Amino acid sequence: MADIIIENGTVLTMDPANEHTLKEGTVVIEDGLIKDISLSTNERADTVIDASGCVVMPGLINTHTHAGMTLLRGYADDMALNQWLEDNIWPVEAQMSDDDIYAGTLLACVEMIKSGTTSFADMYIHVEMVAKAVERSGMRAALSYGMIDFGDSIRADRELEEGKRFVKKWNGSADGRITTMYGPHAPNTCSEELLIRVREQAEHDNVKVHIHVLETEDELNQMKEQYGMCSVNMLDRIGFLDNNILAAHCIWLSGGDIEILRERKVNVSHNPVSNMKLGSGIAPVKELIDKGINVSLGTDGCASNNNLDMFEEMKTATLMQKVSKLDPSLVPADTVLKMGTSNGGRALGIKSGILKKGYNADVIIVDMNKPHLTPLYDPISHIVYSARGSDVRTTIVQGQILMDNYELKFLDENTVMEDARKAAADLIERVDIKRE
Ligand SMILES: CSC[C@H]1O[C@@H](n2cnc3c(O)ncnc32)[C@H](O)[C@@H]1O
Ligand SMILES: [Zn+2]
Repeated sequence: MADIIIENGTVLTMDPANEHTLKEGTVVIEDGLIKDISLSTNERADTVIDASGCVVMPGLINTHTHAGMTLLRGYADDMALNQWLEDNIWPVEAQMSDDDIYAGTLLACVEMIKSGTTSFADMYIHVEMVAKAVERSGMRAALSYGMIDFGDSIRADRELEEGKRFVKKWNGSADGRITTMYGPHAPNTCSEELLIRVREQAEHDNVKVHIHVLETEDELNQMKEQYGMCSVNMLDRIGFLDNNILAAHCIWLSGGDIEILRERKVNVSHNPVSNMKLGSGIAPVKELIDKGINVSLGTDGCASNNNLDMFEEMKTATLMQKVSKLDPSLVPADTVLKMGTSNGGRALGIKSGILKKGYNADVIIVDMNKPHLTPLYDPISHIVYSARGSDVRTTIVQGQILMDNYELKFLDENTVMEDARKAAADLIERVDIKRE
């Protein structure tokens, strides 16, 4: 007896080895995994979901965010990264408590489950509370403690210790839903020494590394001044780059940098909405993809986006490339859908993002019976260009139904929102008192 059968839906497998689109397909789920994908099944299951008029597809994978930043949604807008971080975000983060991070992360999980994201890669502070919130939510996540030393060796020791402690305690926890990474913030906020130690430690612990790379022209200039070379060259010189690196942003790349990322098989997380909002620039996504580099998608935090809707991210990713080169053929819908699903699974080293036998049962059902999704010629076109997160009807992670017919099963949405509102109000009051 299987656990769940989803039948009568249009199944987008995202499996390169299997047909991408199955009309009226059946997905069989057992023990948290996909047991079978076919046109029909003789199996019986405890739960049978009729997905008529819906698209059944892998859950979306957000490969770069800072979930706890939901508490700072709309707190500081319309400025560039440095001013935004240094004058606004970091002073508030310095006042954040464990409870704030828990409330903010739980709110992020609610938002993600409701908009069809089943896995995310996070880098943040008070990371133990991030893990506790993820554990409770039922989501899958690759979590890292965000380390910054600004060249201070005592701070570097402390940061690395915290990162190590977290990896040791949480890697593989929550029935394998939580994996961990090391999270050195960026090449211009972490010393070369810390980066070298992080790389060694990550290899020792067999975990991946999540880092911001060349997000702004300021970073490029700062690195050239400090090291006489850009971030990618510096990271390559210290032997930092390989297939276990998840590099967020990668906007200010030269042709030579792209070649290095290709050679080292680095994974790039593209964050188009945040990049546009902070006015950081346009990543050379078409060039990266043409070189065969694995490019996935992230929202970044809620203070630079200002939501966690991966449908919006997919649409923006393709539109941004088209307009930047005045070429509507660039990064077509099926490419961007891979970026939001299978490429994300590859970047995080998890068997998610593809509906295939033996893969994690991380599945979403998108309701196509909506005016803005009518008529329906091509489901992939609609998922990328017309659908929104709010069209997701059902979200399943590791074979567990987290949202059924638009209703959350394990979290009370109103309580989570109320707790987040209270936490945000108290936080900003503390920040204001400190500033006076
Ligand atoms: C030390 S934990 C992570 C750290 O990153 C900050 N952050 C959020 N968004 C961005 C971004 O786009 N570029 C660089 N840093 C960012 C976040 O506020 C935390 O302090
Ligand atoms: Zn970020």
